[in-house]
Amino acid sequence: MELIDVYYAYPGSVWALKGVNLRLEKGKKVAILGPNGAGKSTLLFHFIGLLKPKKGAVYYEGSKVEYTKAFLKTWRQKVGLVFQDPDAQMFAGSVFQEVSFGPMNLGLQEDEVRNRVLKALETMGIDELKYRPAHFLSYGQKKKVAIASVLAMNPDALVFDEPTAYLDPRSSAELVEMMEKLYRLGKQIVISTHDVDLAFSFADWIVVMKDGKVLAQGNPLEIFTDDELIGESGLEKPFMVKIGDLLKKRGLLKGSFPRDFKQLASMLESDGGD
Ligand SMILES: Nc1ncnc2c1ncn2[C@@H]1O[C@H](COP(=O)(O)OP(=O)(O)OP(=O)(O)O)[C@@H](O)[C@H]1O
Repeated sequence: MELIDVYYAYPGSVWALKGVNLRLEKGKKVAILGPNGAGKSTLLFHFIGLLKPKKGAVYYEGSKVEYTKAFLKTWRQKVGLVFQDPDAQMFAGSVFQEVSFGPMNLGLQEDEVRNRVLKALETMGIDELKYRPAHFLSYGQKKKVAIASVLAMNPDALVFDEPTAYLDPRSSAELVEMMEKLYRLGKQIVISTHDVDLAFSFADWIVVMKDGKVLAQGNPLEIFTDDELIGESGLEKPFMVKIGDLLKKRGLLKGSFPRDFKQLASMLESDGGD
């Protein structure tokens, strides 16, 4: 996926994207990071053609995106967006109906639809919810249903807008584990977030956005050890980088920064790592 000099303004509003140039490499877990209002959601909507650039162009697998019904239909099978608010993705009926909606619209045979739905529910660990009305589920359950709906389309890439927003710590950790699993299954994963801790522990490529522009991109360490960039972006350093800095200054930690608490504990146990 590639965006070349993309500008977008909502009707009657200011520019939300101001010349975004960005290429998303396959095989990387990408986090689009930026403060509120930076343009992250607007950018994500361009990844599946929900919004069309006012200027500039979007390319998918080398082809310039066309905003025709046929192109969008094929494109949206390959790239699935999980909205921040799962209700934005729900129609009506049972979880089963909900998840079958996309594959049914592709015109697949009933057996194939059923297989895809059951597989998606199983991957998300929500098989037992299949006959429940989707609207009465908890927020965390709805989130899983929304992801299952996207998975049932069998996409190559999944894009998550603020995946852990409003989830409790346990559900958050479960969702991150799920995204890791999907990545291991060969899916391209892109998330948008303002959570620097999530970006640092999860992503291996970070795109920093501010005020409708890409301020910088790079691997997590490059990004989060650049004090000037952190200051300019309005973001904070992740907790693990702060604590890593402190432990390094005291000579208690050598080598790389821990990505999460588990790594920190094992580095300290092995005498500060190497
Ligand atoms: N539907 C809309 N109509 C008008 N302006 C909008 C609309 N949606 C977003 N904007 C504006 O576009 C800009 C970018 O918003 P966007 O939601 O893309 O940012 P974001 O980085 O995803 O923010 P957040 O983290 O708060 O979700 C903001 O100035 C916002 O006010």
